[in-house]
Amino acid sequence: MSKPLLIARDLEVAFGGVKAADGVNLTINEGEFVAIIGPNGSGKTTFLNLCTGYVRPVAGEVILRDMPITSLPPRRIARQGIARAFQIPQLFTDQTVLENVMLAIAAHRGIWQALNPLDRPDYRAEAMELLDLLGLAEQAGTLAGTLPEGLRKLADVTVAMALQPMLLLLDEPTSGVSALERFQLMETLMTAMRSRGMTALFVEHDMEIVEKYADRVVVWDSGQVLAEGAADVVMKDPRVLERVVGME
Ligand SMILES: Nc1ncnc2c1ncn2[C@@H]1O[C@H](COP(=O)(O)OP(=O)(O)OP(=O)(O)O)[C@@H](O)[C@H]1O
Repeated sequence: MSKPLLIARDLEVAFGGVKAADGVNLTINEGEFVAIIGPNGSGKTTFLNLCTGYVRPVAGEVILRDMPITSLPPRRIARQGIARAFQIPQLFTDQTVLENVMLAIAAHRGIWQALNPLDRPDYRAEAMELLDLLGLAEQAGTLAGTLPEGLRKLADVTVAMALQPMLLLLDEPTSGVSALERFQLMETLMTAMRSRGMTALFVEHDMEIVEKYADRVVVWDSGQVLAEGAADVVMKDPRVLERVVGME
């Protein structure tokens, strides 16, 4: 059995009278691809925000590989090994895809050398290797702002992967992408993440995608984990069927 990578314990947070996390307990194991599903407003994004330091819980804790990260600022949490794509636009739209990845590599290294990071052949080689992995080598010279949605998402993931995270959080990886491209996008993402030994947690509304790609599904409802387990088991749970009706 693989080791726990992220442990959330008894997390609580409220906005006004709404409990967006109401005693959340969840463990993500190393190497897992875990999907979070649930109705709109059930607290899925809040959980990602709690894991990345953008929201502070009033109770409970988040532990990343034995290290409590609950009170750390987002930047420190990112350095500890959690990266996130999509919810927060990460791409500099007026720079090329390659430049975006090279800048992420430089940011991760945290050392501002005399040489401009965009002139560094080692960063360039590392960035091109990642772009190759995500099938974006041909777009290396394209301005990030001009990419179509599916490729923009892949570029966003490439930037997140340049930070060499242990855990990658993806907020609706296939939203805004055509039905035809969704599976292709997921195949590319999964292959790339696996080859780098990453663990991933993704919020997703498309149940076909969830069933095909998630090792485990966690169902959120009213700020709580309603059910978790293998997709085919969870999707037969009457409470889940009731709550999932009406989801996209
Ligand atoms: N920063 C905030 N300020 C006020 N209320 C918030 C804030 N963030 C979330 N909420 C509220 O907390 C609840 C949970 O929101 P959250 O965005 O986490 O749900 P979600 O499951 O991600 O929804 P969706 O599927 O629509 O993205 C909602 O009632 C939302 O309005």
